[in-house]
Amino acid sequence: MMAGAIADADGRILLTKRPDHVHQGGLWEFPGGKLEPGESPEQGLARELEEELGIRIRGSRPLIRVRHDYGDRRILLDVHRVEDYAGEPHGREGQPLRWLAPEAMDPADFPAADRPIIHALRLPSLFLITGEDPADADAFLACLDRAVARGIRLVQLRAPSLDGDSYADLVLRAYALCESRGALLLLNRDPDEVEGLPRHGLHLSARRLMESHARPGGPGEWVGASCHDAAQLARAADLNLDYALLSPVLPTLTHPGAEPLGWERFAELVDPAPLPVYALGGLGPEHLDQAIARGAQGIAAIRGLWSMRGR
Ligand SMILES: Nc1nc2c([nH]c(=O)n2[C@H]2C[C@H](O)[C@@H](COP(=O)(O)OP(=O)(O)OP(=O)(O)O)O2)c(=O)[nH]1
Repeated sequence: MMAGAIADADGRILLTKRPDHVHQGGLWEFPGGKLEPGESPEQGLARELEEELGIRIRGSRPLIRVRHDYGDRRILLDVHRVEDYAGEPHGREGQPLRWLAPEAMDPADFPAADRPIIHALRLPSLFLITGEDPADADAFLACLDRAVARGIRLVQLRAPSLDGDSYADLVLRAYALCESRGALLLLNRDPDEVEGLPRHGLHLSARRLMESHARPGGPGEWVGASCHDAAQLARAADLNLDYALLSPVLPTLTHPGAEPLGWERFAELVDPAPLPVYALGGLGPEHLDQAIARGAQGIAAIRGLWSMRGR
């Protein structure tokens, strides 16, 4: 089943309403339909969007593939993001349309399978994990400021050597910086260690993930986890986390002993995972297209995004 997340220039996404009498009827959805025999995903999506909305798409890129079991039927939705198309979308089958920013989407208005799609739309494609230990907080924050000014919107604060007040001070300053620039700051420590500290969410280590039996964090917080294999990805999905990192894809300097997954294995592991997955390990922005083609939400990096100098 193909579906299109059709975006306008402001990043709002086109939604259509399912008729009341069909499966998941009365809910909003991402328009699309079934592939016909012999069609490529791109061809099938183009045909469906022409038939349903009267638009001709000129390009699309994979966003996320979601498998879902409704009990009475199982579906596989292959969702592509569409930004380049000709024509003004209109409901050729009489279906109501609306444009909505991903942040304004309420998952309760959509079929249950769509929850990870909404997360994939809200999350950016680049995920910065901060580098260099922040002993020199000013230099560290200047580097973070440059990254956010370059357009980074998702940041995991890594500061293993700090504790007590120096960690809390760094969090306060990094949060104020991210907040002022519209970026999300995630803290990668145990929830009880960061109680009371400002943040947009939590990032769990693989160990903490496997020890958790419920999703940590408060309402409205982003929660993701580091994963290295299928069991950890499955746990991240069971806990209803918002995203996962999967690593190491390529050899890395930070984990020289770890056996890299390679892109083929990465794609195999991501395929059944019902949540957005970032590729991590030896990657930089130059790997973004390759990661997306292998089913990733995008790439996460320390070195590849932190130490970029200039501008
Ligand atoms: N197009 C689309 N389908 C979705 C979304 N979320 C979701 O669960 N679905 C499910 C609902 C349906 O079971 C299936 C798509 O159904 P469809 O309308 O294209 O096909 P259909 O129900 O007419 O299928 P059928 O009666 O011909 O068997 O995928 C979504 O966001 N977009």
